[in-house]
Amino acid sequence: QPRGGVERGPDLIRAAGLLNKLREQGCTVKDYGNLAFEEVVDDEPVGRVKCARAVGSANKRLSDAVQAVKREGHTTVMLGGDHSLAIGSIHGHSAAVGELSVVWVDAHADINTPLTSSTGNIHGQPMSYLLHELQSKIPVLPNFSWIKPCVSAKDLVYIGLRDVDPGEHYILKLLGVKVFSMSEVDHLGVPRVMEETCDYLSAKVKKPIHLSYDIDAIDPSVTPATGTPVVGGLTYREGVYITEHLCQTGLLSAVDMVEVNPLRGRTEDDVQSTVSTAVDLLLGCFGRLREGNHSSDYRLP
Ligand SMILES: N/C(=N\O)NCCC[NH3+]
Ligand SMILES: [Mn+2]
Ligand SMILES: [Mn+2]
Repeated sequence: QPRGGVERGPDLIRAAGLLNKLREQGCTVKDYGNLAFEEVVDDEPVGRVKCARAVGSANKRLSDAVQAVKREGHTTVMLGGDHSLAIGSIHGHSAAVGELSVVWVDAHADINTPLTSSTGNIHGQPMSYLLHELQSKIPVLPNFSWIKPCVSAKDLVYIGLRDVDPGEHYILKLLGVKVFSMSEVDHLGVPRVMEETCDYLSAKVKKPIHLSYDIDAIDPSVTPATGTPVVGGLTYREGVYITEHLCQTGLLSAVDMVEVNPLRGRTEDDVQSTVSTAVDLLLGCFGRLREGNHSSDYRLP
């Protein structure tokens, strides 16, 4: 996406103490470090698609890295960076585990094809490259030939949508993708949304779940430091409830946390609120309970 600053997300989330907080709640944590992406010069738009060569190359490296970490038996956490990185994260996850379910928590659907996108920014398109059902709508792009579609529309659920382009809405209806927009969140409440999400995804075969969390799913009053904020988002509590519910399924196999951008915060408090919320969402994915936690070897003094 075009706004600088999102590349600082991983180090800000680390600096907020993610690793130690995960360890304190009993997780075994290995930090694989930041991926070094190759500089691409003259990355001219291909049609309307911007930065195709850089994004394609970066996601290939990310896909290989996620696949390797999954093969070591971990649940992967990918810190963005913008949501175009879900291409590599989901692709690498699927290369390691085969068929998977995707829970996409976001204000946006990020399912524009290169031909429906009005901006050409790939962070609004990642799902289109991954869905089997859309492959006839994807043109050839430099450094994208390695991508094999790996998600079926029936295995994808959206939560939090409130800013969907016409082309995306057409695709979602055409493919019958399960969507819990903010209207359904308001109508049903998040507990019922999560029950229906999990029942829907495990109706046939229980598959590993890939949670792709765009921080802008949360209301901008809580997480303002992001590139495309949209009013009317999830509360902090709703956002955390989603992660707690997915954690207790035991099926959570990979998590993305993307679009944290410190340069989009007007104040330091804006940035800290955004970053600490991202940390708390991730802690919820890995067993943090608001009732409290204690380690299995805890003994009263
Ligand atoms: N945050 C964004 N996607 O989740 N930005 C791109 C949206 C374009 N419709
Ligand atoms: Mn997104
Ligand atoms: Mn978004």
